[in-house]
Order: sequence, then C-alpha cells, then structure tokens
Amino acid sequence: MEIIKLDHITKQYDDGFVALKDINLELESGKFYSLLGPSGSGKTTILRIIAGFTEASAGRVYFDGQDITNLDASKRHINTVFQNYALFPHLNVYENVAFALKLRRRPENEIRAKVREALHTVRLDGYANREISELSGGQQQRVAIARAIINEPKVLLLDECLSALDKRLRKEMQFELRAIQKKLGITFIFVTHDQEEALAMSDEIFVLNDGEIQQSGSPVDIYDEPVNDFVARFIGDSNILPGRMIRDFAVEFAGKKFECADAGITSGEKVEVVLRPEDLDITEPAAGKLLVTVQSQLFLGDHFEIKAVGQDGFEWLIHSTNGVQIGQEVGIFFDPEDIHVMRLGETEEEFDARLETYEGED
Ligand SMILES: Nc1ncnc2c1ncn2[C@@H]1O[C@H](COP(=O)(O)OP(=O)(O)OP(=O)(O)O)[C@@H](O)[C@H]1O
Repeated sequence: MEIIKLDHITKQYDDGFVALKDINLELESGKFYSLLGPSGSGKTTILRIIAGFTEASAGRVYFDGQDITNLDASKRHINTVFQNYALFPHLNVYENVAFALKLRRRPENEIRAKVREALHTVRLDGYANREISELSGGQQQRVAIARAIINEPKVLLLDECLSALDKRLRKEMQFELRAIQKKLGITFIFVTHDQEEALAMSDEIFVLNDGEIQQSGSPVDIYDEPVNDFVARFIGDSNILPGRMIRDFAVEFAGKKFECADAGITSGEKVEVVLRPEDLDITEPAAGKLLVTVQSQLFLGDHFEIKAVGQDGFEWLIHSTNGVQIGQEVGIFFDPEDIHVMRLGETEEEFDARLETYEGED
C-alpha cells in the first residue's frame, strides 16, 4: 500500500536556485527507502518537503492517499531523526524520549510504558535515568530514534543520521536500524551520500543528482544495471569503457569483440560498457581476454585492489584475492554475463523500455 507520493515536485529557493526538478516518488508502507546522492543533489530538500518543513514550489505531496501539501508539519504522522540528533542536553534519556507524549499530556503510566518499550526497541533498557552527556555517540543516536518512534509515526525520516559515528559503530547501527524498521513495520526514508550504507539497508534506493532522480530500484538492480554513467560511477567502483554494439549480444571495446548479455541496442550504436572490479579475474596472459600491465596494488584485508593499464591505455581497476607484481603483464578474464552495456545518455524510462522489450523476447 502506498504511504507517500510526491507528484511532480519542484523546488526553487528564493534566490532562484532550482534544487528539485519534477520529482515523482511512490513509497509503500513498511519499507526501507534510501535517498542517495552527492552533496547538494537535493536529498534533504525532499525530506523537508515530506516532513512539511519546506514548501514545494510546484507539485503535490500525498500521505496515505490524502493531499497533505498544505498540512502543517506537526499534523503529519511523520517524524524526523536529524543528523545532529537534536536531543535536549538538559533532560535525561527518559525525559527526552517522553517529550512528545508529555506535550500531548498523555497519562503518566501510559508514558512510562511507552518509553520503556521504545528504549527496549533501540536496546537501551536500563538507560532511562542517564544524562545525555553520559552517553556515547551511538547511544545518543538510539535515544534520538526512541524519541522519534514514541508516538508511533507511520513514516520515519532519517537525515544522514549515522554520519557522526565511526566506521565500526556505523556498520552496527546499519544492522540495528534495519532491525528496528522491520520490528516496527513502518516506512523509513533514509538520506545518505554513502552508497555502501544505502546498498546495505534499503529495500529500494532513489539515486539523485542535480535535483533529479537518476534511477530507482532495489540495491541489486541499481548495482548490476546502472542506467547511466553517473549511477555506475556513484554506486560502487566501476570500469567504464567506450564501446560499440556490433550485433545483438556482441559488443566491441578495448579493441576486441565480446559476447554480452544485454541486447536491444542497434548495431553500430556507441555505448558505454561497465565491468565491476570484482567481476574481473587475473589470469596468465595467454588465458586472459585482455592483456594489461600492473601499475599499482593495495592490500585491503580481504582483497587486493589492483590498477593496471590496457594496451589501449585504459586504466583498469581489478579486485583480486591474489596479489601480483608491479610491472607484471597479466591477463584479465570476465564472464559475458558481467558485461553491462549502457546506451549513451539514456534516461531511466528509456532503459526500462529497452529492458522490457529485451525480456519480452526471451
Ligand atoms: N534555503 C536555501 N536557499 C537556497 N538554496 C538552498 C537552500 N537550501 C538548500 N539549497 C540548495 O539546494 C541544493 C540542494 O540542497 P540539499 O540540502 O537538499 O542537498 P543534499 O543532497 O541534502 O546535500 P547534503 O548531502 O550536502 O546535505 C543545494 O545546492 C543547496 O545549496
């Protein structure tokens, strides 16, 4: 069931800057969504329009089928967890979490039960009487979440809320956020510029750039089938090479012809070919599909990140479980299935239409 819909939303700020250009989103209830994009792409503006803190210049916002475009923020069943948590430093954990219910003058026993439950959900049982200053960053983050879920919103907005945490804690909180969302069964809309975070947690990701949605889909879809080079570069590491379709199921790049899985692009058309570093294997020169010379290598614990230059001068990025020698000539091998072909300048709609035709023919 659809809980939030943005219908042709545009936002032009007072200084004339257009931060959002015709945004259309449909979000189902009970799912974990991410808005992912570089700084300035418009993520926070979308969140603020959903929350009711910022007015759209054009377009409508719907909540549960109702037009809420002009509804006051306080009347929306939507809460926000901010980047800096915005906790009240002079109140303890209990008072912070209880705040919204006290404001509504709920009975004390109801408040007590709900605070206990919310603290249990974020795994802070026993912390009710702690001062905020006595908590770690991760614990403060949990208090902020407990405070935001206490009055049972249908949608929770989370704005870059893990960015203040160190890497290990971030990972832990990613698991926790996902678990909390599943437990509550409400819609989470998570804003981040960190693609790993979005891939790890989301049911669906919206990739934004320059106030426009570039692509939406499941993490796997977006990773495996980026619609354009912005998405391919932004989500994960990629080798993106210029190429040309030579017939259905065959593409030419790096001076050679290869079979490939994608189709639906006319022969002769120029394309971009995406190969992910982890889909490349290092082989003996004779066994490889292409020959490259190793330029540099980093050991990253679970794999080596290798840079190597091809005979045409293209610089390849390869993830390999085995190390190589700098200056060594090696082969690279890949499966035709892992070659992803993108049409130049294709929009998401054109990409979907192409894929549908192609799948229909299967
Ligand atoms: N009040 C404002 N007046 C003018 N321009 C604004 C205003 N608020 C935001 N912008 C601009 O709108 C664009 C989108 O901002 P927004 O905060 O939505 O981006 P973001 O993707 O959330 O970025 P970040 O990750 O840095 O928070 C930016 O270029 C920003 O400078």
